Amino acid sequence: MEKILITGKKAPLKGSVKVSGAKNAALPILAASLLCQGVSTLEDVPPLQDVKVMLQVLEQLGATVEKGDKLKINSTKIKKTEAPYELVKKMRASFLVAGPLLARLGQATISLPGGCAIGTRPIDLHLKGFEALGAKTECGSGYIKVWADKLIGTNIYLDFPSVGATENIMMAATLAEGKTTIENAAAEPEIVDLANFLNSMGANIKGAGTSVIKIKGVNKLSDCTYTVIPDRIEAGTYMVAAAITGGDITIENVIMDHLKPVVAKLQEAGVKFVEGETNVKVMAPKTITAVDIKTLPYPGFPTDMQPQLLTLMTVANGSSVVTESIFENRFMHVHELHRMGAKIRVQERSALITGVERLSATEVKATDLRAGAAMLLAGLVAEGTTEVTDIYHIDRGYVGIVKKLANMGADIKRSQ
Ligand SMILES: CC(=O)N[C@H]1[C@@H](OP(=O)(O)OP(=O)(O)OC[C@H]2O[C@@H](n3ccc(=O)[nH]c3=O)[C@H](O)[C@@H]2O)O[C@H](CO)[C@@H](O)[C@@H]1O
Ligand SMILES: C=C(OP(=O)(O)O)C(=O)O
Repeated sequence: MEKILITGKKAPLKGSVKVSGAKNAALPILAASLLCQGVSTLEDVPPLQDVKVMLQVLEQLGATVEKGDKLKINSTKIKKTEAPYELVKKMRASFLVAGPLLARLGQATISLPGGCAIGTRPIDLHLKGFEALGAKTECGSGYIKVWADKLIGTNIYLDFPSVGATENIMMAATLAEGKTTIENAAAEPEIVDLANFLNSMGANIKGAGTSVIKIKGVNKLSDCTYTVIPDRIEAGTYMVAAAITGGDITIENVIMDHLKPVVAKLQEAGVKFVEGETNVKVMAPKTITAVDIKTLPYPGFPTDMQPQLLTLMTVANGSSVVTESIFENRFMHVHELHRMGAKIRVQERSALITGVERLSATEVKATDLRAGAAMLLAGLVAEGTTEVTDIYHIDRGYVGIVKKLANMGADIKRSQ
């Protein structure tokens, strides 16, 4: 099994790194391309394992995919409505094809995604939304079936601003009859990117990025060209890499507006930023100051940056409390960090961290995607060589992370 080896404490990171297109924007956009009676031409789709799986799902449903500098997806002739377990189990985001299939073909049969390391992650809010639009739903033998003769616009209030439910309902409503309003909608930048993509195909969506999204149904969506936004979580991860190594780096291809909660916390910890138009210079202080963090829906602090910031706090000056309020089990990285000498106590949804002077290298596991990124960050400052296993999790979400860190001076490599 492939692993990543990092020898820490070598030198502060220097130089620059370019952020790729956002995984969490690209995946719903790829699912939404099923709504297009024509060709969706996409730029900056990151070449990630998750994207590969989503493209397999689209092809399995009858879309044709042309890879190249730009990705072209032709969904004109899609006919199949079933997404099987072999693909859905590899990536929960494949459930996002449910809304587009329901709108386009009147039904979808999708394998239940199942739980994952960070939590049970139910899909009840997606289904409630489909039902409010007039669909019927049925669950059995590990599959969810949704179907409707016709979708009719309505008001939907989400009990929680779920990113996936907002996306699935928004996509289904684009072709519904009349007007749909989603209240308490998620406001993440990836929701805005999806709405912009849908509008570029001819949809009529207003309010994305706020808690109230209004969608006027249209008859048909057709050809478009669209560029995916840069990955804010990838950018945030490199900010922490600079901070934890005492580095000074420039991050290219960032939208700083999307990173406000992350930048605010890093500034509180002593990190300095100089913003350019599409880049940012990140300068670490001599000592990181401990700060408290609580994850929340956007514009709150993103849960996908929690493992990375928590890792930074393990070597900060002082004590901090990191509270995870989005996922019930997103502290798997804590067990691995313990093995590297971090002082962390988990109490229910909070981790109480006492900063230590040094971490020590050992073999650790990437228990999920961001936990894997956290292991690389810890490895950058641990004494000795850290071996990170189960790195397929990291490959789900970071394009060329080993090469990108090595280019900035990290002693890091992949090994069999
Ligand atoms: C592919 C993608 O974009 N993934 C992101 C998306 O995941 P995802 O869309 O799965 O996250 P949600 O916002 O839906 O989930 C947030 C919380 O709501 C709960 N919930 C969600 C749906 C539902 O029907 N019922 C329910 O109870 C979940 O269990 C979780 O506790 O947003 C998360 C929160 O920002 C990020 O961590 C993920 O990286
Ligand atoms: C949790 C994440 O992704 P997913 O929803 O695809 O599991 C993530 O990107 O950190």
